[in-house]
Amino acid sequence: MSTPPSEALSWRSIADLVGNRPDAPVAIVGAGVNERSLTPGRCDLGPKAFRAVLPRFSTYDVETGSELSTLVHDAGDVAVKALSPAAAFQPIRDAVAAQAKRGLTVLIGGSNAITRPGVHALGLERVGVLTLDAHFDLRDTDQGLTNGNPIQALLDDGMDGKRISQVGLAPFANTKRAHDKAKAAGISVRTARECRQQGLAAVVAEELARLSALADVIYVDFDIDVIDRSQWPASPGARPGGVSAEAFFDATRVIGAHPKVKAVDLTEYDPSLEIGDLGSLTAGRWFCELLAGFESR
Ligand SMILES: N=CN[C@@H](CCC(=O)O)C(=O)O
Repeated sequence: MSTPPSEALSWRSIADLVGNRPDAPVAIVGAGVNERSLTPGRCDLGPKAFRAVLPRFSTYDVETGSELSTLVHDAGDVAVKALSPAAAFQPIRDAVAAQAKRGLTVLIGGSNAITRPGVHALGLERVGVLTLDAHFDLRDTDQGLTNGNPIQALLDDGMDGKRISQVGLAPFANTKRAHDKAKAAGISVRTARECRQQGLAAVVAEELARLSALADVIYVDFDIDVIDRSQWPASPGARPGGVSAEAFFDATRVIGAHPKVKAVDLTEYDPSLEIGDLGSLTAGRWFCELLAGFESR
């Protein structure tokens, strides 16, 4: 019987699951779109910071007694440096579509502008979209694509608003015009207060059930500025009064477990706003929760 390796100075980490693994059921794709963000920043650094933190997570969940073993193919980064959201659309859509055989594709941004191409990769006619986001992202598109209008752009593309659920919307961080647009389009709107009172995981489960009845597959946009700014300083749009990191992790596990969730993204992570590794450790834990949910399918 072979002796297991010593854990004195290292451990089996989430990074050990990730690599060039063509047959893995899960893939990650980096897409550091950064141009034309309403608040200029460095979301382009997100994919690199995300990968760098993975060795700090063991594969063991002490709360459930489960050991993660799902292998993850790292498909690398899409070359979007200095590209506008409009120019980055096709390469990102194609990179996500190229992973169609996987059970789950994880797009690591990058600004929220990556959500539109990610959704298109699953097929606009058959997809449902769930956003965890403090913002509607329904800003007008007359000045071109930005990180503030991917949902408006999807409506412009012809997506049926009834197949969109938006969870975690923050007061005084959106306009009446955007709210009216959401209502007119038939989008299901759930505020941050509802999420705190009912539990984010419960709200997300309700919305997944709703979308599931309307769509063949589901795309989830984790705009991480939905988390309260005291726990998540690493997005320009994060505000006090958001959801807790703990609730975000619980909801992520529910999403990872849903059989119709085929692709997700992590957006608005700007490592240049990092305080004490809080951002990278939150993003890394998010990925652990996603894998834990996926393994329970
Ligand atoms: N997805 C983010 N939307 C925010 C913009 C955040 C920023 O760059 O300041 C919004 O529309 O307000």
